[in-house]
Amino acid sequence: MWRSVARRSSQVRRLLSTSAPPAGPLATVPAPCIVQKRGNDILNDPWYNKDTAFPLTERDRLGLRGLLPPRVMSFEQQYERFINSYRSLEKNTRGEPDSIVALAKWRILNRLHDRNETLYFRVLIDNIKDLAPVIYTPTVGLVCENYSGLFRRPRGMYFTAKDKGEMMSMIYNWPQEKVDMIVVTDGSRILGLGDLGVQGIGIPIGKLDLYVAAAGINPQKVLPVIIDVGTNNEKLLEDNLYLGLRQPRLEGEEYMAVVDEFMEAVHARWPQAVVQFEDFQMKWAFETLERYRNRFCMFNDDVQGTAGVALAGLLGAVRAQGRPLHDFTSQKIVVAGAGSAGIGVLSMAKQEMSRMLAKTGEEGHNQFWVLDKNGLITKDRKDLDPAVANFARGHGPNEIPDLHEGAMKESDSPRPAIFAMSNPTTKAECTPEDVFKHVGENAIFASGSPFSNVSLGNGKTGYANQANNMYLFPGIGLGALLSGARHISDDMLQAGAECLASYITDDEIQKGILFPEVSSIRHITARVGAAVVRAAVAEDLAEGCRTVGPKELGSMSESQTVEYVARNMWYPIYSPLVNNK
Ligand SMILES: NC(=O)C1=CN([C@@H]2O[C@H](COP(=O)(O)OP(=O)(O)OC[C@H]3O[C@@H](n4cnc5c(N)ncnc54)[C@H](O)[C@@H]3O)[C@@H](O)[C@H]2O)C=CC1
Ligand SMILES: CC(=O)C(=O)O
Ligand SMILES: [Mg+2]
Repeated sequence: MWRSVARRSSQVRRLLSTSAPPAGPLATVPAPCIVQKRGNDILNDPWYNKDTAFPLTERDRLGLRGLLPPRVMSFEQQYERFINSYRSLEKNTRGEPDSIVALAKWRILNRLHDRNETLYFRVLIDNIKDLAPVIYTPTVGLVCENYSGLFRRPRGMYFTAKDKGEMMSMIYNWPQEKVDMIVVTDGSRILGLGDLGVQGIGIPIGKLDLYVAAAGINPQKVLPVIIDVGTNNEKLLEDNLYLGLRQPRLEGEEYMAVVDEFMEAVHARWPQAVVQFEDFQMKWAFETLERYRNRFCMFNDDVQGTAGVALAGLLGAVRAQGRPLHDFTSQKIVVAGAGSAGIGVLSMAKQEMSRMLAKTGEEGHNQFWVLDKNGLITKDRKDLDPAVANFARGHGPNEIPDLHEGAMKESDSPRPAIFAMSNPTTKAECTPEDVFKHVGENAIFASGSPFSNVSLGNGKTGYANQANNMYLFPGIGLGALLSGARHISDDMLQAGAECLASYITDDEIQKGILFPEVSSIRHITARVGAAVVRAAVAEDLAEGCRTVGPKELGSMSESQTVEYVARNMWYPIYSPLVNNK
């Protein structure tokens, strides 16, 4: 591909860098790109457009002469110009309500995304810590809530209940020949905001922006998808501006038939693509995962990505307590929320405990208490979802069906960990201030959306970690893609989570830091991706990717696998355009 980066190990470090200026011969002399378009068609294509940075020779070659102002700017000048306008916007909106500021920032970024993808993704990669909250949680929640009003131009694909029987041909309407990564939602549980119908497409768009920024997936090869089967959100159904199907959600077999058809259409056109299910309400999250996970290369981010991040955080909390990792098997875990995320976390924690206990031959106890909106889940409850029933408390030995007597009484944890993982910020269970005040300075805190650290006085800091599946899903998807895995196994997910857990040093852990800085997300993703590739190879699931076969993958050392993953990450640079029309 024209902007793909060549295979030189000296480049790898730079490719993972989030802030270094362009360097090295391959960055300055990129391979030319053959373009089938001319003139305005090029300026209107965000993939090829360089705005004022088209050199004069290219303007001649591509029929652009006279279509742009005469001054030729460098990429660096364009970059600086954009950053300056972004900073001015921040200055000019100071004091305005948070939602106004957040949407203004999202708009300016979205306009750049629509116009010039190279500049957009470079800005995003270099400033990921500042900009992730704008393109992802919390602002993406606000964008989804207001999507119909904010809509200016489509992005991604919209499959609906009315498209039954048509999807196999519709899929060919997507203009790109190759798609590597698809994020799909049915809009039924968008963050903690509930059913937002078609407006949920903002989530796949935000997740795929992170795939490009963190995993270096080529933006031409990503596809955000909404499957619109209606909505049960009365407010949206009554809203004249609402852009989705104005009908109640399909249920049962009718629903499943639509999703089946979509999956088959995707598989027919792009059999190697990885499909990430995102923000499906719980019943469909689990059902689709079970239905598709051995047939397609897919995973559910809310169930599996979230679980891996939470597990990495929980293992970090054990280290912070100064205990050996094996002590995880005796930790008590209380989960508030018996949904796809909460049950996903518990399932993975249980699996990890079983692995640890199997090594020593010890017997495990039920260490889990789970609550939903009606209180503690016990075996006395009627109509429990089977996934939840696995964690219901009974009356047998070690089964204390009481939260305070069982989980909380005489807790002697030197460092209790509180993870307020709900999104967006407005839905967080508590703030870091609450935790350090009420639980104590030794508490360990993590949240789904970003919070600022808390000053505890005496120069001490209470760390507000971000426990978000963004630390894992890009590496899971990238690792699955580059291994050519037939499907995504528990071992591949486990490997990704363990890799994330091992990223933090003992010094950081002691301070209460559980996750690396968001600014190092490309580094993290390369390593997580490599761990996932190696796990796929170990399980004999890897069929190889492009010219790299399973044998070659199997012969790579750990560091060679990281290098392999890193050099396959796309990095935004302008390439010379050569016309072929
Ligand atoms: N930090 C992260 O990476 C992730 C965060 N999340 C967030 O987690 C939250 C839950 O997601 P899902 O489990 O997929 O949702 P879900 O809709 O499947 O489940 C929500 C659960 O919370 C329970 N609940 C509601 N109010 C409650 C209350 N006051 N006390 C106790 N339980 C209560 C409900 O009964 C239900 O069991 C959402 O806000 C979502 O944005 C989800 C995935 C990843
Ligand atoms: C982070 C995420 O996936 C969620 O809140 O649903
Ligand atoms: Mg989600």
